[in-house]
Amino acid sequence: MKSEKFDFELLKRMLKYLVPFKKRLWLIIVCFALSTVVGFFQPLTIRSITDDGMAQKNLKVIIYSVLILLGLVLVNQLLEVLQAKLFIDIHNESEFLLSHQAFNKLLHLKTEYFNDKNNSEIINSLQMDVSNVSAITDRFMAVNISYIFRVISGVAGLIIISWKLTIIVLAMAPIKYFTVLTLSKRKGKKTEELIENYRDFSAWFDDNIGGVKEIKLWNLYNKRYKTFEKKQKNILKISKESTMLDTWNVFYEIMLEWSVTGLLYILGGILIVNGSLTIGGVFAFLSYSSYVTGPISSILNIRYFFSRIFPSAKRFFSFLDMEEETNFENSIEVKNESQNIQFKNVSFSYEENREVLKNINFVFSKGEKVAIIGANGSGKTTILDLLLRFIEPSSGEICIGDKNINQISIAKYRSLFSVVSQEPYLFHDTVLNNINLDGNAGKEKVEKACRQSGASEFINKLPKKENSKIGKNGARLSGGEKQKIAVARAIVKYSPIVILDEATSGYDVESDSYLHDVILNELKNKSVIMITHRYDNLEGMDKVYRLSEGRLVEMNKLKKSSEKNIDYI
Ligand SMILES: Nc1ncnc2c1ncn2[C@@H]1O[C@H](COP(=O)(O)OP(=O)(O)OP(=O)(O)O)[C@@H](O)[C@H]1O
Repeated sequence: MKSEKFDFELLKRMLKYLVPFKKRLWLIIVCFALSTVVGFFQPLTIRSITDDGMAQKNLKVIIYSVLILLGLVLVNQLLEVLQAKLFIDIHNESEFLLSHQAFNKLLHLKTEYFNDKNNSEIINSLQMDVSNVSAITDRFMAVNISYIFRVISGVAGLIIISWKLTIIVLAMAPIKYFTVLTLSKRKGKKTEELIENYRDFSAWFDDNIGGVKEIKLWNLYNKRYKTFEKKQKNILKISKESTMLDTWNVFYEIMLEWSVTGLLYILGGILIVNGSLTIGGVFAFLSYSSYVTGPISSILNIRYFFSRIFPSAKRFFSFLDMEEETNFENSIEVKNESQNIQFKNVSFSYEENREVLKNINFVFSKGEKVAIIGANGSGKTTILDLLLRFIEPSSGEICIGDKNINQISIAKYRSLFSVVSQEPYLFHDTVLNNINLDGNAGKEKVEKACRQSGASEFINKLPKKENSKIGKNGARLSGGEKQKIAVARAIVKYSPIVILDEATSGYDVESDSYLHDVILNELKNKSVIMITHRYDNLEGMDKVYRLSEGRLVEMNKLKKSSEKNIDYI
């Protein structure tokens, strides 16, 4: 948001969220209009009680007018209840709509979005933004809509009684406008600072939870506490400054309203003295003026209100505008028979001037078992991420059959792969639900996958067997056990292409060799790409590629060209 200018584009985009609630909003507006009409008669009834009842000592008029007044108040309050109910529903539904949109977006974003953000940072930012953007449908906005009607009826009432006094009441508007303008600019800046500091704090806090073992082992308590203190104090300082702006806004508002009221008393007194107005007239005027002064302040405060929510709205909408993984429309389905995958002159860099992969050419034929080896950081996982469409080549293309993989529906394309990544994620759920992720596999299939992955042995020793909860990301399991669950999960999916990215690095020697036999014999119809640092795992592979200096070279060819004693891994 440009702090100097009111961002109408942003406002327009926020207002679009009101479209689904059009009918109910009209109903609310009708309620406001009705309650304004009802409210219009209240001061006149009070005038009648004072001038025709009390001044004339006419009890009948007093009782009659009081009953009318109570009737008016009752109708007004019932209208209020109806409006409140409608507004609560609209507010809740719009908040749900925004959260749903945010969650859906999050799942479809490119994976690079998650590279430099941690979970708390994302959750806190989205929660804050959704709550701020949905404030457009909260009561403050409702009340302000009603105030527009009030001001109109109030000004009408004022003019009927005294147009001279009306000018004084209306003169407050420009003064209020300038104070709101000044304070809104400052509020906008403070809010931007605050949400940035909250984001930073959440990210830092999450990092501490993730690294709690390191903090204990390195005795980092004091160091971390000092940073905590610094960050928290900064947030509290900005928060205080921001709240103080609210307080000053109210201060100026009240001072202005009372100055106008004071002036009205003096001028009203003068008008009574020279006989131009009755006492009842002055009180009715004061009632009408409260219909005008307060609401004018509130309407002008809308600008202040938006300065608080615009920074969040801006962040939220730029999140919604982020590029998603793929366009699901106009996608071609992949044919089962054409599963030869070809890398054609594929290069890739994460950062400018640092090419990780250079002009990679390779064909991965259906049913082949291929191993990719190479030093740490040589780009093996990057090749798999390209293959799985988590990232896209900087140049060149990857084809399946004769189609560029980007042309194919991403869901259909990914259904071709069973993947065990280097660091598989396990959900905070039971063993069974982690293996049978989509719940589609039968009991027998799951049991077989557990046997093949080598997971059955430890699962049978768990207190509730496959129904045991495994903790956050499998915290209650050993590294090797986690990997066995991930391998079982991949086998259950039973896709035509199996990808194993250092899938067995935590396996003991016996389990590893058992799984290797399963891969070669039981998965013999499947295509397998294996990334490994273990020499033994290369046995039985149809091809072995080595990745070095960003280039992929087939090892068999190297051997043929009489390069002996190659240090494979
Ligand atoms: N998101 C990223 N942003 C920037 N650089 C990255 C990113 N991910 C990986 N890299 C860099 O790209 C290079 C290749 O990483 P990659 O994970 O593909 O290597 P690898 O061969 O799988 O390594 P390892 O054997 O250690 O698993 C490394 O130098 C790494 O630092």
